[in-house]
Amino acid sequence: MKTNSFVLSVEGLSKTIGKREIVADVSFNVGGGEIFGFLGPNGAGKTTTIRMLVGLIRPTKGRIQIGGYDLSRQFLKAIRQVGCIVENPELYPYLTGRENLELFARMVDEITPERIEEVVRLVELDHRIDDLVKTYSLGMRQRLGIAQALLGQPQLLILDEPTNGLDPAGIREMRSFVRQLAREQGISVFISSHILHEVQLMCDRVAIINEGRIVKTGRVDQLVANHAKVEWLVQPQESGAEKLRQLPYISQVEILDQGRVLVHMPMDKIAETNEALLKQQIRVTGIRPFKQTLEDIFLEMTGGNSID
Ligand SMILES: Nc1ncnc2c1ncn2[C@@H]1O[C@H](COP(=O)(O)OP(=O)(O)OP(=O)(O)O)[C@@H](O)[C@H]1O
Repeated sequence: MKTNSFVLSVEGLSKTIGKREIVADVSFNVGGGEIFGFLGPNGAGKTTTIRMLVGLIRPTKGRIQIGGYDLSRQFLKAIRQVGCIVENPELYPYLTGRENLELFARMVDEITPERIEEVVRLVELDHRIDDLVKTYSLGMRQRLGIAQALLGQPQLLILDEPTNGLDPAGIREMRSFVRQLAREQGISVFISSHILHEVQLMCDRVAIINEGRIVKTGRVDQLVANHAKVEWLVQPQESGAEKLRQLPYISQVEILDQGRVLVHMPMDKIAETNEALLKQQIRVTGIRPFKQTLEDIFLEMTGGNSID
């Protein structure tokens, strides 16, 4: 029986190996047609989570639902909703793109020749599909891998580091292709990546995982708007900084030279903050907001843990 409307729903997911909790109480939902980024530094638990999502390893605790089916109780129904590429796609270089797809289609039920044609068009490989895969660029191989993953008409596509090894043009191409899949086909995409600039451009929402735990989930645009840096020019500086420190939505107050105080705050609280300072007879002579990138926010959330 289907129980919820999210394409992917993860609740309290944990994995303990030996004595170590590698993934701890991870929860998030992915809606229809949504591109969801899963970000974390090295060793944060991304691959372990993805391996649980595709049924390669069993969770110690928690629940995974795909297309409304419980992965542990209705495994086949749930897993049929997923197409995935973990690491690099498995392809035969001495066969053509079409032969690779035909071979794979034989292993999956109910794949018609028309469906093969359809996915080839979707990944825009029509003109090269009868060439040997060994002559393909890495980007084309990735797209053929995605075509393979799409054969069974999944609702959810899971891509582990899909831009790994691609050059900047290949990365851009992959981004627009993934967006098109989500927009035109309504497919949900769960994507792990360490190229934060790309994730910021590609994903609707992200979860940031650090040391096995989710430290932040949210819409990319809101995360960026909520984590701005704003420089306030205030007089007197000390009492201005003190008042700023008291405001509940402000974090990391840093006193700079010449009356400048740098704080982390949501962009839409600037007017409210200004009023609060004026009420305390603190003169505000300048406000300079700086937008942070997803990468800045990521580094803040993960304590500067490296992502490469
Ligand atoms: N089978 C295992 N036995 C013991 N430790 C493991 C096992 N699998 C993973 N780990 C450890 O769990 C942690 C998380 O690993 P995981 O591969 O999920 O991280 P990741 O976020 O995918 O990192 P990366 O980006 O480097 O691939 C790492 O410290 C890893 O060494």
